[in-house]
This record gives sequence, structure tokens and C-alpha cells, in this order.
Amino acid sequence: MSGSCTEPDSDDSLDYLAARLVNGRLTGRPVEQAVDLARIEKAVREILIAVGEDPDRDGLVQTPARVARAYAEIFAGLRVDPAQVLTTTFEANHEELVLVRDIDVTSLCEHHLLPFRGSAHIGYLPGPEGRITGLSKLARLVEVFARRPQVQERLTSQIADLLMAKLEPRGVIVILDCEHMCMAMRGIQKSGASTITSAVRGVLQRDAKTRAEAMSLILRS
Ligand SMILES: Nc1nc2c(ncn2[C@@H]2O[C@H](COP(=O)(O)OP(=O)(O)OP(=O)(O)O)[C@@H](O)[C@H]2O)c(=O)[nH]1
Ligand SMILES: [Zn+2]
Repeated sequence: MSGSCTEPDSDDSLDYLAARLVNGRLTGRPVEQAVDLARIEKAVREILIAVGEDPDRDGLVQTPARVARAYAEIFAGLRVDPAQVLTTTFEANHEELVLVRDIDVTSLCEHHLLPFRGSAHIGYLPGPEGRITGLSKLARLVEVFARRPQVQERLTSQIADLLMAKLEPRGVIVILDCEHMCMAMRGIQKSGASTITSAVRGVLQRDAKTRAEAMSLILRS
């Protein structure tokens, strides 16, 4: 038995993890909803027994604790207020499209608790005041919403809606392109199928030409 896991396991460490999603520093807001690591461990031990494994054999004895820590990390977004990500905005007198493409996304589908992963493309047209946010904040927003049990459609809309609410831009477009392990590893077993979801708000929803311009930049190779 190695028992050499070094991942954090105290409440303080989970607090730090949640804070990192927001500001990248080891400071931040307190954990609002602590993760019950012991309860996850107990449940994972039960699952191992239920599938016919011996949870006490050498390779598995640390597994419930490892899975508990992994889940705390994977679901850290549940302990973060996404609005915190967008507290810093800047004046830029820029009213044209701002687009960040190919943001890596990994989330867990809430139906099977299996991963789905791919890319997010996020664009917005700043409002009349021309206020913008840091580019990294768009990626942080994806992280906060992705680190929750999700369906791809809701993940896509949540990103778009929060940007609309906090930046008050003229429009937002969010496209996610992901592969779902629940379709590859089990069930229909079709690997390589990609699911594309979009959330389009404001002028980008109303104006086909503006939307087409944004789409052409998103799709440009
Ligand atoms: N719309 C949507 N469906 C999803 C997402 N992730 C997984 N699913 C689907 O959720 C559905 C759950 O369907 P159920 O019939 O309740 O579950 P199931 O018997 O495991 O379904 P199969 O995967 O078809 O075997 C499946 O069709 C999955 O492909 C997602 O992000 N969005
Ligand atoms: Zn699934």
C-alpha cells in the first residue's frame, strides 16, 4: 500500500481551492457548503462492494479517500459565487466584439456523473460604456460553472446569462463543443460524437449579420 496521496483534504484546503477558481490566489471567501468527505468515502466503499470488488485490497484501500478529494475538487464550483469572478471590470472605450476561443472545458454530466469535455468560445459586445473584463475571467467563469454536476445546455446558458447580468454588454455569444463520456464509455458507445450548444443574447440574438460575423470568427481555423 502506497498511501502517498498529497492532495489537500482539510476544510481549509477546500476553501483555498474554491477561492482559486475566483481570483487565482490562496485567499478568498469562506466555504459556504463544506464537502462531506467522510460521507463520500463511505459511499464509494459501498459502490466498490456493490460491483464485486474488495475495498480492502491493497490497490483500493485508499480509493474512497482519493475519490472524496477528487470530488471535492471536481465540484468546487458549487462553493463559489460565480458573480465574484466578474467583480473587476475596466473602461476601454471598445464597443466591438471581444472573443476568446478554445477555452478548455471539463465538466461532469449530472445524469451519469461521467465527464464531458471540449472547448468553449465566448464572445461579447461591450455596452455603450465600453466596459470590459479581464480575458482570464471568461475562462474562470467556465471553470466555476463546469465544476458542478451539469448538462451542457445549462452550462452554456449560465455563462451567457451571468455575462449579460454583470457586464451589461450589448450582446453575448457562448458556444460549447464537447464529447460526452456517457455516450462513449457506456450506453450507445459512440465515441467522437461532438455536441454543440449555443447561448446567444442581446443584439447578437436579434441581429443576424452581427451574429454571423461573430460565428465566422469562432469557426475560423
Ligand atoms: N441534453 C443533454 N443530455 C445529456 C447530457 N449529458 C448526458 N445526456 C443524456 O442524458 C440522457 C439520460 O437519459 P436516460 O434515458 O434517463 O438514461 P440512460 O438510460 O442512461 O440513457 P442512455 O445514455 O441512452 O443509455 C442520455 O440520453 C444522455 O445522452 C447533456 O449535457 N445534455
Ligand atoms: Zn451522461
